[in-house]
Amino acid sequence: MKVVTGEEMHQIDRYTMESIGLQEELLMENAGQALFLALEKEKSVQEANRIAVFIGAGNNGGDGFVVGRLLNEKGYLVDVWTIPPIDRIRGTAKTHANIYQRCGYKFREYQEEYETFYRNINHYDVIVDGLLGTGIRGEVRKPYDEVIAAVNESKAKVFSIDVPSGIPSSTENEQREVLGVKADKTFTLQAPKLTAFHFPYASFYGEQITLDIGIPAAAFQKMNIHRELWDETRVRNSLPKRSDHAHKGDFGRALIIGGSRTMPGAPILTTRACLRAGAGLTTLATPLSVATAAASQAPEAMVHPLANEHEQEEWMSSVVSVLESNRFDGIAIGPGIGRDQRFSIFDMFSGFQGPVIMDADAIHNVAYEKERLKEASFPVVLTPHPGEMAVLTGETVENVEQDRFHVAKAFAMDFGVYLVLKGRYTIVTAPDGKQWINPTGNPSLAKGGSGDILTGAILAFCLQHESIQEALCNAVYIHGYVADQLVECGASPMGLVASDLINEWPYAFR
Ligand SMILES: NC(=O)C1=CN([C@@H]2O[C@H](COP(=O)(O)OP(=O)(O)OC[C@H]3O[C@@H](n4cnc5c(N)ncnc54)[C@H](O)[C@@H]3O)[C@@H](O)[C@H]2O)[C@H](O)CC1
Ligand SMILES: [K+]
Repeated sequence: MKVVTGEEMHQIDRYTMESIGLQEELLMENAGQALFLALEKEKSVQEANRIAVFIGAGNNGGDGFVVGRLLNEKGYLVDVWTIPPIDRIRGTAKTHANIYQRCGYKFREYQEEYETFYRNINHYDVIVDGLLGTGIRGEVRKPYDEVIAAVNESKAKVFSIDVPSGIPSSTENEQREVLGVKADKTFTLQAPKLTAFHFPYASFYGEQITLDIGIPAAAFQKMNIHRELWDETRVRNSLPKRSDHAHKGDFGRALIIGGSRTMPGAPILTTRACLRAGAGLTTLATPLSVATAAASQAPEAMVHPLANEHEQEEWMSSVVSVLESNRFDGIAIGPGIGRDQRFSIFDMFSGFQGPVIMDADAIHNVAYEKERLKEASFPVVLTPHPGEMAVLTGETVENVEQDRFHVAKAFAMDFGVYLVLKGRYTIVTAPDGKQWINPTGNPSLAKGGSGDILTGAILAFCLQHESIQEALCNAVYIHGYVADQLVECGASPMGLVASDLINEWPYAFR
């Protein structure tokens, strides 16, 4: 499913109308019909004594008129309020306002009955928010600001049409105070909007449901949008199946390099996750101080002791000798190495051709020689959290967070790497700039160790998938999905620890 900005959606609408010939009146009717069917399934709507539909000046309000008409037709008690005077409503929204009236239904004007509006707002069980959609520009103006504040204070269940009113639909906004409807649920029309996956905006959306309003796939193809949601269907269609006569050699030889005296657990978690995620043979190369613990905690793995991490030259040559005396199909480097030492990944791995996943402290190291990413002999996957992304780009964490999609895309394209920018909605970016958004995960993942597990899963998946992009998207998806399953089965996000994810992993996508 493509994820669009408001501007992209407007272009798609325009193409649908002008080049395909599906008219806006029809799209608005489709939108209203789909919204009505979705609303009717809601318990709060079924049980509501009184429903309100709030309507703004644009087409988002036009959708509201169609919903208002259909709710009236089915006998719901509905108050339809227009925030601007009715003569300010124009175009297609006006057409549907006329249809609404010709069907014999009444609406009230906010400015005429200001006091009644504020008296009534606490008596509504459900509010349908058709105030502002993707056409919003700049800060929310009067009187929408007051109306939005009142909606947020009311006790009603709030269902937003397309976007929570006030929330922009692109991330390229000047930093401003965010004023928007806090929806319980947002029914997005045809395609999810970008800000639904970008904080602080994402928290206004509530639960997100996408409704088909009949915009043809051809209109999306025309626009060449390279930003998609990676959903469960995509995972099911791209997860490799194991044949009955499979052999461990079919699933790759994985090497994990990490660990130090103060961080012995990180590479062990990565190793265990790599095993759970299906790598054929997994080897951990780690300083001697960690190797003994690793052998007992990940008995399925092979362990190669490295030199002490504080003796940098020896440490690097011990890594090189592990590589020279064994064959590996992919490498993950970084978990638990520590920041004290400086090493060159490109010197150590020169000539290697399998995928190399660089995580955690390896990212801090590669930041010093990032130009060399451009000439790497192997495909590179970087898995930064926003702090590590800031180290890579030399920006502040705030700048990264303000524009995650652009920052990730620019870096992946400039340096020719795969980038997994972690966060509540992790973004996978390919070297050609295409992006996939991951919907799974919850706050239990905001904990030490969860990144180490993701790295292990990514490495294992890279060895089993044809495409690195699919491997990354599936590993990220399942990592979050497993955490979601644990919470759904009663675990508290506070109480879960990273190794719980490893234990639950085999039960996901059996
Ligand atoms: N996706 C589709 O194919 C369809 C979407 N539909 C709906 O149409 C809206 C977008 O409609 P548009 O008319 O472009 O804009 P809005 O309704 O969001 O609002 C524009 C309206 O608001 C005024 N305005 C702009 N900025 C502000 C502000 N900061 N403060 C106050 N008022 C503002 C502006 O003057 C306009 O009057 C989309 O979201 C869908 O809901 C179609 O119905 C069907 C096809
Ligand atoms: K809205």
